[in-house]
Amino acid sequence: MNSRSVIRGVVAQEILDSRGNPTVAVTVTLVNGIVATACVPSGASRGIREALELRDGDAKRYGGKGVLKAVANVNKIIAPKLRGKSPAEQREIDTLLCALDGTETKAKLGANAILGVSMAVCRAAAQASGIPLYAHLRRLHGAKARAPFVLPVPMMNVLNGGAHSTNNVDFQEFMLFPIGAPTLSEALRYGAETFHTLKKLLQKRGLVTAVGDEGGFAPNLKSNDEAVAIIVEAIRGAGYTPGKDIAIALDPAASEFFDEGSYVFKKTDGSRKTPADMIALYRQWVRKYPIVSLEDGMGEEDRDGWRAITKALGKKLQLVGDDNFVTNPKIFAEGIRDGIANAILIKLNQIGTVSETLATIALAQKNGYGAVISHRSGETEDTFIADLAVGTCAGQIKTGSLCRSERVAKYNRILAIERELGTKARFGQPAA
Ligand SMILES: O=C(O)[C@@H](CO)OP(=O)(O)O
Ligand SMILES: [Mg+2]
Repeated sequence: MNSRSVIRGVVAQEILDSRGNPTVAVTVTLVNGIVATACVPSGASRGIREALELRDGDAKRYGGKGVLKAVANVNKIIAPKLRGKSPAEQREIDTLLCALDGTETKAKLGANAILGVSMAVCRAAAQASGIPLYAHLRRLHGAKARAPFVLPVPMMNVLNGGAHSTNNVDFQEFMLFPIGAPTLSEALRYGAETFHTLKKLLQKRGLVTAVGDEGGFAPNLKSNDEAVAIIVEAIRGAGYTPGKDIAIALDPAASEFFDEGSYVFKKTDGSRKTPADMIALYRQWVRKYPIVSLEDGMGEEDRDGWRAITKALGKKLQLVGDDNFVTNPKIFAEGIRDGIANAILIKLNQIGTVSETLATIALAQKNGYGAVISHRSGETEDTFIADLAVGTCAGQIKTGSLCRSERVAKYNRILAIERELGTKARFGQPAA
């Protein structure tokens, strides 16, 4: 990279996310004319220890204009400090961003301000090097240049509940996980066909086929159990074998219904369950249904519950920690020491920089934990996570359903990478 590849300008602006809420987009311009933009997503079922984004709900602090504050922080505080720096120095830039903020949680400048800059810098560096973003991310991740890239197995969220919809289902995400598909494009075809079959099944039963935040159907059902049963039926109806071609991955997002030591099914029947009841329920479901991956089966504050579920089901199931690990290398390291879960969900905006995200993925890979690269429920057209999944060889990605463009954009990006890499990539398989 030469001196003409240094940063000339950094500009943020407010844009809309897929829920129609304001969010941050950042554009980095290099002296050589390269322009790179990144958009920041936002979650609804957030972990309490996530890095703090400045949102418009922060009425007290910013008169309800948190995103504009984040935008101003980029334009006035961050931009002058980055001028003249090489975007290739991702770690140095991310360290500077954290230092400029100065808080543990990125609360001062806002994790959304910082992440937008970090991602746009990364994209500009890839362009300046003349290589695809996934290849640049692989370099940053320190992976061997000659090892094949891994295209991730998609987790496709076809039925939404919890905080992502107004239906009566407590569990947040019911996902198709096509573990038997031979290629990425076939995996997406398996998912799309099952998604359409599911729609017909719901219609036949007189159930609503409107969708939730991540594009999965959001019907009112009799129980959480019924959601899994109908998906299994759809898999069969589409001509696939449940468990062999397509398995099921769940994200109950249990922190959302954890209340003073119990799990309360507020949306279905109001019943209260102890942590032991929850584990018994999952055990029963695993016997009955082809479930192979369970994310946030226990609440983030239920440390004992997490220990117990890992002991009870950790050998049979991929247990993914999301709210409890919040993509934070320090917090995750404690979890590893504690023997909690066997996989981690990776969300860039939970931690707020590309470098820290890569460090967390490296930690997972070093310790034999699975890593699932993930979208947020409030998304944009940005496809950074597709390249992140391929560049780090994470092997798994969850990015919603198949009928909302902000989700499909990520799948389409991986399809483009699949075509581009040909035999230089293999199709991943989950660790569990
Ligand atoms: O819980 C999750 O895993 C995510 C993404 O599916 O939801 P949110 O972005 O609302 O936290
Ligand atoms: Mg989750």
